[in-house]
This record gives sequence, C-alpha cells and structure tokens, in this order.
Amino acid sequence: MPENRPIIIGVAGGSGSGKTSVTNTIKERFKDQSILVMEQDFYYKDQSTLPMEQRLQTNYDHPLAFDNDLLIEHLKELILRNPINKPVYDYKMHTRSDKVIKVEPKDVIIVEGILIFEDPRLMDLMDMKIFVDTDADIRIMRRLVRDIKERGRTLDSVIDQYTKVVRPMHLQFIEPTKRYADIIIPEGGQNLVAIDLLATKIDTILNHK
Ligand SMILES: Nc1ncnc2c1ncn2[C@@H]1O[C@H](COP(=O)(O)OP(=O)(O)O)[C@@H](O)[C@H]1O
Ligand SMILES: Nc1ccn([C@@H]2O[C@H](COP(=O)(O)O)[C@@H](O)[C@H]2O)c(=O)n1
Repeated sequence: MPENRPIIIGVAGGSGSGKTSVTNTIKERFKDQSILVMEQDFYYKDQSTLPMEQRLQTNYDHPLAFDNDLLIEHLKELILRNPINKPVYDYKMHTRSDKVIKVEPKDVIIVEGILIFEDPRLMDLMDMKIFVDTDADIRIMRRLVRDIKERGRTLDSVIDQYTKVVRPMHLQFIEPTKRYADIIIPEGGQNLVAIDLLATKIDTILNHK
C-alpha cells in the first residue's frame, strides 16, 4: 500500500436513516476538496438488459443486488491514487445509466450504503466504520417523502416495497451489521455533535498526512 494511502470511512445504516445527509454535511464542511463519496447504490448490478417488469421485481435490499466486486476494484484503484470511472445510478429506471463519471482519488473516501458492512472484503478496506441509527418509523416517513419527490415512486409503491422487502431485509441483513461499527450515530443528519466529532477527526487525519 502507498504511504499516502487515502483514509476510507464507511457510513452504513438503514434506508432513510440519514447516511447521505451525514455524508453531505461532512463533505460541505471540507468544501469538497479532500473528500470523495462512493455510494454503494451506484454499484447496484447493471440491469439494462432486463425488461422493466423484471427490474421492478428485483430485491434491492438483498446483498446479491450489489456489484461489490466492481466497488472493491474501484476502491483499490483509488487507494493506489488512480482515477476511476464511477457508474451513475438511475432510481427511476432501476439500473445504471449509460454515463460514468471520471473521479480522481482524494485523501478521504467515504463509502456510503445500506449493506457495506455485510461484505467483509469491503469492511477490510475501511479505517473507520460508522452506523447511522434511526428508528424505523422515522426512516419510513423520510423514505416516503424522498422516494415520491425524488425517485419517481407512488405512496402505494413505497408502502408495498417497505412492507414486503425493505423492512424484512433491514432486520435480516442491515441491523445485524451495527455490531461492526466503531461509532453509532443516532438520528443522522441533525446530530451536529456527532458530525462535529467526525469532522474534527477527519481534519486531524488530513493535517497529519
Ligand atoms: N434529520 C433529518 N430531519 C429531517 N429530514 C431528514 C433528516 N435527515 C435526513 N432527512 C431527509 O430524509 C430523507 C432520507 O435521508 P438520507 O440522508 O437520504 O438517508 P439515507 O441516505 O440513509 O437513505 C432525505 O430526503 C433527507 O433530506
Ligand atoms: N432501483 C432501486 C434501487 C434501490 N432502491 C432502494 O434504495 C434503498 C437504498 O438507498 P438509500 O439511499 O435509501 O439508502 C434500498 O432500501 C432500496 O430498496 C429502490 O427502491 N429501487
């Protein structure tokens, strides 16, 4: 590994827990300069060859929905300070878009996603593991609003998916990974004390490189 290896921070937690909000708040504090965010969602398996009816049947909360091999390959390139072509995910089409974004390595890489602590190969790459822990009632309310506004869903479809898939998969696969976290942040984005502590830690790491 190179001496100036980037620091990798994992931010896990259930859907709607506030992972993206925590990550974005931290990123803004550092004015984007030294932090690169790698969203596990962008590494859902490519489904462009499947018809839409089939894409709608996919279980997006199961570990097998993700192409972690590609995510790991990209993280290893970033660790070597090489640029990567990051996929772009389209939640409305339920697949990767045909675009990729070329991203340059940065000193701090935040890997964010529901199931990043489920794969030991991913965890092995992380220097710090954070779990955003938010009650289920709050998570579903946030997800309802977000999915209808931003992900092209209906009220009925969000409730149906949550009841049949998101909730059982959360209990089976996501909640148990909380035990791997170094830090558990209750309530996510509004927890300014936790965000301040994390930002201070990152600042210390960056200034001692
Ligand atoms: N503390 C909060 N208070 C109110 N809304 C929030 C809070 N944290 C997140 N949200 C909103 O809830 C939704 C889900 O949050 P997000 O950060 O995307 O969660 P995740 O990435 O864990 O799915 C978003 O629309 C976000 O703006
Ligand atoms: N085509 C897709 C892909 C993913 N989802 C849901 O997204 C959730 C993970 O994203 P968060 O930002 O909420 O952490 C996950 O629970 C999937 O159910 C989807 O609905 N459709």
